[in-house]
Amino acid sequence: MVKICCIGAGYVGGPTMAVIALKCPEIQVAVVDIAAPRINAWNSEHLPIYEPGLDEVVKECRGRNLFFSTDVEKHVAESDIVFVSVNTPTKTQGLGAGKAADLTYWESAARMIADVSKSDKIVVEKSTVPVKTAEAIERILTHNRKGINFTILSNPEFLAEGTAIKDLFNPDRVLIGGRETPEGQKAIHALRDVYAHWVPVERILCTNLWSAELSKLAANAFLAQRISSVNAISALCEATGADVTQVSHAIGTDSRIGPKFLNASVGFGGSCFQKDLLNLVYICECNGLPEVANYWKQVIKVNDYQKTRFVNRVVSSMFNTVSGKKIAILGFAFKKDTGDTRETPAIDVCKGLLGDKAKLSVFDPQVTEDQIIRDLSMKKFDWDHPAHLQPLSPTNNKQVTVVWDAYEAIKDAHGICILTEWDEFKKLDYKKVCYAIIRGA
Ligand SMILES: NC(=O)C1=CN([C@@H]2O[C@H](COP(=O)(O)OP(=O)(O)OC[C@H]3O[C@@H](n4cnc5c(N)ncnc54)[C@H](O)[C@@H]3O)[C@@H](O)[C@H]2O)C=CC1
Ligand SMILES: O=C(O)[C@H]1O[C@H](OP(=O)(O)OP(=O)(O)OC[C@H]2O[C@@H](n3ccc(=O)[nH]c3=O)[C@H](O)[C@@H]2O)[C@H](O)[C@@H](O)[C@@H]1O
Repeated sequence: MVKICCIGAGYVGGPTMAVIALKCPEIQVAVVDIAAPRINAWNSEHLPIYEPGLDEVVKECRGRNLFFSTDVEKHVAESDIVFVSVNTPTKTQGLGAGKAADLTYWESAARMIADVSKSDKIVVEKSTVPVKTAEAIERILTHNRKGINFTILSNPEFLAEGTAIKDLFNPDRVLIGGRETPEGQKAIHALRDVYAHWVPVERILCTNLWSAELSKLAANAFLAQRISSVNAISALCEATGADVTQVSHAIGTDSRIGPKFLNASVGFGGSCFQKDLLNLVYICECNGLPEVANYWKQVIKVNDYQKTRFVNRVVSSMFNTVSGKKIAILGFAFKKDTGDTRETPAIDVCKGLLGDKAKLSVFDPQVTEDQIIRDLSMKKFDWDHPAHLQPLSPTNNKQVTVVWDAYEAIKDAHGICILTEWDEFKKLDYKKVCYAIIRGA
């Protein structure tokens, strides 16, 4: 029986391995993590992440051929294929701070694999990493080897949160990069055989290691660039009387442009777009390509501009001050159908309004009060580390109340900001709400 182990039981490791276990009943899959509360949650009725369809998949396989454990070393030692899906946050200190990827967690995972292994292994980069990371990882693995062969593959993940299970069941493509050597090709085939249980072979793309690593950063950069492009156009629409929804529909019907990812927004959020763009910028700079770096940097600048512009519009439309005014914040997650708040634009918008002394009443159907308060007090990039390394005891903010109902948030508010496109916000009785606001004003 083939044994797979995945280091990192997060948003990627958990759902990805659950789907592999579901589709490959003859493979044993262990998902391991240093964070005991996270593993306990994976083994409980309340999974640590909210993702439509995930509960059903986990319930079907858990205890059969899917296991969640903190016994990292045991499962790594026993496995044939080791996926590494740990955090790769933006560095906050030292060389490349604020841009480069911090590979501390990846490096410690690689050293541990080298230490505990007693048999040959395929080591798979699942985390998003800078191009050429495999070279460094190979050096760590082979330096420690005791006659053991490690073959490294890059298999970046393209799922989006909120649709993770759908994306994993029916991916546009699976990308596998490996060395162009007989061992590299053999490892590619072994991993391709796993995905071929449910993914048509023509959708499994095989490349060299560096192409696979770079394709992941490039794909996220292209997606983020589309959002910044439409958001830049939204500013021009507001200045001219054009309607950005009509403009994006009109341009999206051109089959060369396509309709997806053209929704104007408060800005993109989520754990990866900004991090991966910064990483790409840094790699360009390190390779002596400042013009290319500046091009991609602009995508982040427009995103920051959009968030600031949103706050400024709210404040200027309320007689240039929101001091002491109650603003309802509907939605805090970075997108609908997830409880994830990493780099959510809601944090910047709330901080901007709080800076102008607004009183905020926040409601999100999937985000807890504790998470919202933590997010509003956390420093940039602190969130992207294992839970036990994040700052504790957030200071409570008297200007912020978190409520469990949209109407409660809106009650007596001077204004409403819808920051996440949850379907339930479309069904609110806005006539009733606006009437109450006008009467209260
Ligand atoms: N969140 C997403 O939608 C996507 C994320 N990615 C990439 O996948 C990687 C993981 O992302 P997420 O799953 O969102 O992160 P996450 O923070 O949800 O999960 C990472 C897990 O790794 C664990 N961990 C860290 N170091 C460890 C070690 N040495 N041994 C055992 N466990 C360790 C942490 O405790 C944490 O539970 C990142 O590189 C990210 O860029 C790629 C595609 C999609
Ligand atoms: O590497 C990653 O982490 C993942 O990043 C994104 O997935 P995700 O961040 O989960 O969600 P998206 O649907 O891409 O949305 C990202 C942000 O862009 C915003 N967005 C998206 C689409 C759009 O038209 N407009 C827009 O503002 C969303 O509201 C959200 O804040 C990519 O879509 C995935 O392919 C990738 O695997």
